[in-house]
Amino acid sequence: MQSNCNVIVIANQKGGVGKTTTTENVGIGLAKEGKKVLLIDFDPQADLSASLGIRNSDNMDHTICEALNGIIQDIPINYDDLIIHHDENVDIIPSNIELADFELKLVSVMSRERILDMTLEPLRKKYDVILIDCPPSLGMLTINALSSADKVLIPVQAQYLPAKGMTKLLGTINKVQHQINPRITVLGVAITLANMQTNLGKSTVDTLRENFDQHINVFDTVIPIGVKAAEATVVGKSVYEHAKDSNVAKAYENLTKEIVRSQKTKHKSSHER
Ligand SMILES: Nc1ncnc2c1ncn2[C@@H]1O[C@H](COP(=O)(O)OP(=O)(O)OP(=O)(O)O)[C@@H](O)[C@H]1O
Repeated sequence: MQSNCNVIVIANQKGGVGKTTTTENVGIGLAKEGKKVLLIDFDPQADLSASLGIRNSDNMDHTICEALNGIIQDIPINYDDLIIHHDENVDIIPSNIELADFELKLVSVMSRERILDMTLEPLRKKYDVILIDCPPSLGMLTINALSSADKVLIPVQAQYLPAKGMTKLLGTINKVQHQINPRITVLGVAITLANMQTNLGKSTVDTLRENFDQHINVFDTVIPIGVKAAEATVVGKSVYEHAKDSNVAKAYENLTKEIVRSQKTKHKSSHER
């Protein structure tokens, strides 16, 4: 049976561009919009888990690794053990450092690109949206995430010269689409960590937009650089809970609304066809 769940993967092989912050705040933003949301930490650094207050994940047995192992060894998975409910109305499956070994292990596994997709199958029926935070690489973990995705959200830091990295990422997404997962499409680029107080910051955002716009959707909302975003990570809360009147909180709220609108428009136009 076809589910209505949207699996959105947050990917960019460049480090520190706001993937985790975007996963958390768009995820909690979507929950505020009434969606049932599951967040998956798919990075061995486990920053998403820590950002949501789960600091001890390296000592935890029930992480995404347990589920992946279940698929590989063909043993039943108890999803209730894995899912942790966060106060801000989202569920999360944490990760830990074991996931790094897992990437090596996958090399010799049957259907190795589709292990995460198979893991998510029963969860698609339970959630409206599943957001997956990827590691900063285009290795087997990111390929697994892309193979399970309906959409890819690409955070790009407001800096000159991200073009080379983007070409490689878009090339990988194309390959995954042709060879493994025909469903996948790019939801859009979210410009992050922008310094809109300076002329240089503003012109960088304009240049990025001009460079991307012909090929790819770039969201109107720009996520500004702001200390409240970094502080929220430290206290294990979203920016909405930590500093609801901050520019970063308003920007993530707007980005979430844009994402919801773009989904509604797509849905409508596919019904009108
Ligand atoms: N808008 C923002 N303003 C200020 N700091 C931010 C903002 N967004 C993220 N940060 C901080 O920048 C750092 C990197 O952000 P984040 O972890 O979200 O990036 P990432 O792309 O997931 O990193 P990695 O590639 O290492 O997984 C973190 O310390 C985070 O708190």
